[in-house]
Amino acid sequence: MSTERLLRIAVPNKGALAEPAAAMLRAAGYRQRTDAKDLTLIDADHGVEFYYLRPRDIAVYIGRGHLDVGITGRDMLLDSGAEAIEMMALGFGGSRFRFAAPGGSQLTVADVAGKRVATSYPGLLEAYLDERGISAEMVKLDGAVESAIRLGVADVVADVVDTGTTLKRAGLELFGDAICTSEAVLIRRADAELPPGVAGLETRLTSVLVAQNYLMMDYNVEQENLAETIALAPGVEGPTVSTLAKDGWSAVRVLVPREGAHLLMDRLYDAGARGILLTELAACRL
Ligand SMILES: Nc1ncnc2c1ncn2[C@@H]1O[C@H](COP(=O)(O)OP(=O)(O)OP(=O)(O)O)[C@@H](O)[C@H]1O
Ligand SMILES: O=P(O)(O)OC[C@H]1O[C@H](OP(=O)(O)OP(=O)(O)O)[C@H](O)[C@@H]1O
Ligand SMILES: [Mg+2]
Repeated sequence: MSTERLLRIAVPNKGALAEPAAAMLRAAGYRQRTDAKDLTLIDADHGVEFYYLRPRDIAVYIGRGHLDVGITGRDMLLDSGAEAIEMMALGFGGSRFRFAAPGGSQLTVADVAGKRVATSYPGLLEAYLDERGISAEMVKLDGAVESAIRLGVADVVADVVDTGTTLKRAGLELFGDAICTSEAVLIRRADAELPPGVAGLETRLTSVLVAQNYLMMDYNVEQENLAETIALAPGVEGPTVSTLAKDGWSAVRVLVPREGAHLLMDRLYDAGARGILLTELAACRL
């Protein structure tokens, strides 16, 4: 390891992002804590130190320059107002931040004016309402916001929605467009100079995303059909074409997007490809 200082990375300690964030870091080759009570963990081989913090607080630590980078939700980053920016989306912890009211209310966003709105994300909500010139009374709650209307503390809520199960259980219905479409993101301080180690982290995380979103495809094809099959599946940098031990045939290896891979197999077969194989990627560095 070099003598450069450790890169300080904030990771959610609890909640919806904690487990998938640790799993993604493990898939990227980093050590992760095995005891959920550990507050920090040093991975000296990779020159990084992990700090396990509440997802809501992570943007604050990053924005104030006490940690280098962190994983949190886009909605929490925007809500915090911290001087931190998104570096990359991480493909998990997807949710939408939405308005909801009792079933049958049929409200529009304009109807929120003058009402009591319960939320755990006052910064995000205020910015949205201000932009539209809507004035409402904010009722700030810590969680379980869906119960606020039944208990009489609010008229509408603005909250995180994933499957919609919690809203449905509370007898609420969505209205208006999504205030924010969120997922887990890697963030950094807006104007800070980051240690060189951060480039390695970005490369490793990108590689995990590629390994999740791409498959390796192998097929054999006769020379006269090669150009057509390559056009159908051009790969990232271009396919590897090798000679097959069969006269006039080539073996092709190419990365293909996971989405639509089976449809692509059908098209390649129609174009003359044979022995088409799809293989999961365990890891990669592009
Ligand atoms: N059910 C869910 N599915 C997907 N993402 C979610 C879900 N609930 C929350 N999130 C997202 O995860 C991030 C962190 O939310 P989380 O609920 O874990 O934090 P919290 O509300 O502060 O903590 P807790 O709920 O443990 O008190 C947010 O970006 C949020 O949008
Ligand atoms: O649409 P769903 O799939 O039902 O998920 C959305 C719910 O999940 C989160 O709750 P969480 O468990 O984090 O509790 P909290 O409200 O106390 O934060 C969020 O605040 C919603 O209540
Ligand atoms: Mg929550």
